[in-house]
Amino acid sequence: MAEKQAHIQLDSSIQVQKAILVGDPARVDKVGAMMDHVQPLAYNREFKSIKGSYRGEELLVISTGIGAPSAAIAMEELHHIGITTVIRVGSCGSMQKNIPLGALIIATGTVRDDGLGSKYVPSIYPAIPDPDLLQRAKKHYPEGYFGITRAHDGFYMDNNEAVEQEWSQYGVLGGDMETSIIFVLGTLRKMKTLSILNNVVLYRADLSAGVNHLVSGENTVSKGERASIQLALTILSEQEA
Ligand SMILES: O=P(O)(O)O[C@H]1O[C@H](CO)[C@@H](O)[C@H]1O
Ligand SMILES: O=c1cc[nH]c(=O)[nH]1
Repeated sequence: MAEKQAHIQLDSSIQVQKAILVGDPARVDKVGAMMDHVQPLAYNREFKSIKGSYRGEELLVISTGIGAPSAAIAMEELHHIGITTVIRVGSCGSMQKNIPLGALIIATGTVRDDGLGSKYVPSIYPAIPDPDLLQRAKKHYPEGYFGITRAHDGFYMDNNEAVEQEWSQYGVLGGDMETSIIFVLGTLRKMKTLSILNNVVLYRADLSAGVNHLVSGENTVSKGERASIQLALTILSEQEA
């Protein structure tokens, strides 16, 4: 029998090629609640996983925890066990005034403001999703906000407001902490990737309050979370995705 991967504690016997990646382990069960035939697989450190089906398609759902280092561990170990397509279903803070709470921001490319990615490839290497998955997202969710996002490492940095203001001026739509490394590793490891982000913080509003709304299941952001999960399930269960 194949050896289990050290962190995710899964091996290739799961026989699944497509995965939904979430940051928060609690979101794994929210995805599971929208699937059929759900089986728990593993829960080691921040990596909680289940397997289930959606419209007949077998899918893995796994949490990555917060930030690029743990998301990279998940990506590398998923690559080792044969995962070829990954959609991140995450939360983010908006960096444009017109984007409401619960809106979905879908990254067409990401500013690589994480530290780890530059240890893999030069910082001028692009972080981009798979064009086919992106096109499918546009087809199924035309009301989404499609554009550049920014991934960062420091949730509580003293200069966050100034830094976000600068990137906002350049047209960046929103920020999270994992999309850049997922895109870069997707390209390096030949995995298809997409990132769908539910907006939990209005631009220039209190960051912690926004994330607390998501944790407490407050209405608008919870609806956005469900919409993000639904979109990922729809794309992954389509033929050829
Ligand atoms: O809700 P998730 O998917 O964890 O995403 C966002 O939320 C966390 C910060 O609160 C970071 O992981 C960020 O990327
Ligand atoms: O503003 C935000 C909200 C959630 N996650 C982030 O990384 N930033």
